[in-house]
Amino acid sequence: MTATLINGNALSKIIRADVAARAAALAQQGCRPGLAVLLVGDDPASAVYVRNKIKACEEHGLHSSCDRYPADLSEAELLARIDALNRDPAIHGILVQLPLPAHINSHKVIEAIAAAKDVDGFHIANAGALLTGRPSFRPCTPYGVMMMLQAAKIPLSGASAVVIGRSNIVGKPMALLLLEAGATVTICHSKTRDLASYTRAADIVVAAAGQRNVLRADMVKPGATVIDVGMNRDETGKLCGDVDFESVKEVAGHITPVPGGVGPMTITMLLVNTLTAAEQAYAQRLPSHIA
Ligand SMILES: Nc1nc2c(c(=O)[nH]1)N[C@@H](CN(C=O)c1ccc(C(=O)N[C@@H](CCC(=O)O)C(=O)O)cc1)CN2
Ligand SMILES: [Mg+2]
Repeated sequence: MTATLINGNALSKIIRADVAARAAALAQQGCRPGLAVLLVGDDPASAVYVRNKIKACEEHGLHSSCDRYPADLSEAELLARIDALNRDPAIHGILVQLPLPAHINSHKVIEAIAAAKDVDGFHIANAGALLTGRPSFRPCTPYGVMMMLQAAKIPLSGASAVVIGRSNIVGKPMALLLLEAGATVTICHSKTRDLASYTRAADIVVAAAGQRNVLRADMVKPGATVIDVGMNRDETGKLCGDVDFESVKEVAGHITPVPGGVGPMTITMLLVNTLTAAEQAYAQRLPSHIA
């Protein structure tokens, strides 16, 4: 292996220690940060992620609540619950686990969350703030990737970056964050012709396509930084990313593993966003500062 591993578990530990200290300081002033998580349906992977989010809150001094609903919950019932949480002073962050069942309009649900409590950073107000370079809650996965690049001291200003994937929760915000940091950014996706011609020229490749082996060794510039956001299963059921790790690690300069790379950072940045929401509410003495 020639590439240096960027370890999301190790970096998470450092950031989470800071979260715990900030949460304790805020709690001492009478404001315990609170996160509400809403899970609809019985997708096993979503259940694991939600459980890990609640556990992370418990371990770092954040209050949390979790509502689990059957897959046939109506959109109106979900919206009513969000409305109640928007007005709940003990709750600073609200998160609806995605994906939602097909009969629920996820855009409508996300827009129903108060932007000040949208710790996923998916609300159109937060997405628009990111687009226009104003402070906002940054979506947790791309925010986590930025922290990993910073921790590994990867130069971003003037770098050529390729993001593979154009989803609202990873690809698009990832591209905007890299652009904000001064990179020259190309977004590639399932309709891109000759993907390798883009990735071979890139200093940084972020793979978020949801497809195994989308990036192979012959598609990577020697020494490039490769970030794997993918979460797939191989033919034996083992968790793997979008990157052919075994071959790419021999060419790249830095690489993230799956598991133990970007995944844990997603939950870490959720804690950071929730704490920030609580600190902002407390600073503005909104009714929601009362724990
Ligand atoms: N409301 C949201 N829904 C979804 C988000 C999100 O940020 N907000 N992101 C993904 C899923 N996700 C968090 O919700 C998530 C995915 C993966 C991990 C993680 O820690 N992965 C581990 C492996 C876990 C395993 O063994 O299965 C790793 O990579 O090491 C955390 C969070 C979609 N939905
Ligand atoms: Mg895509």
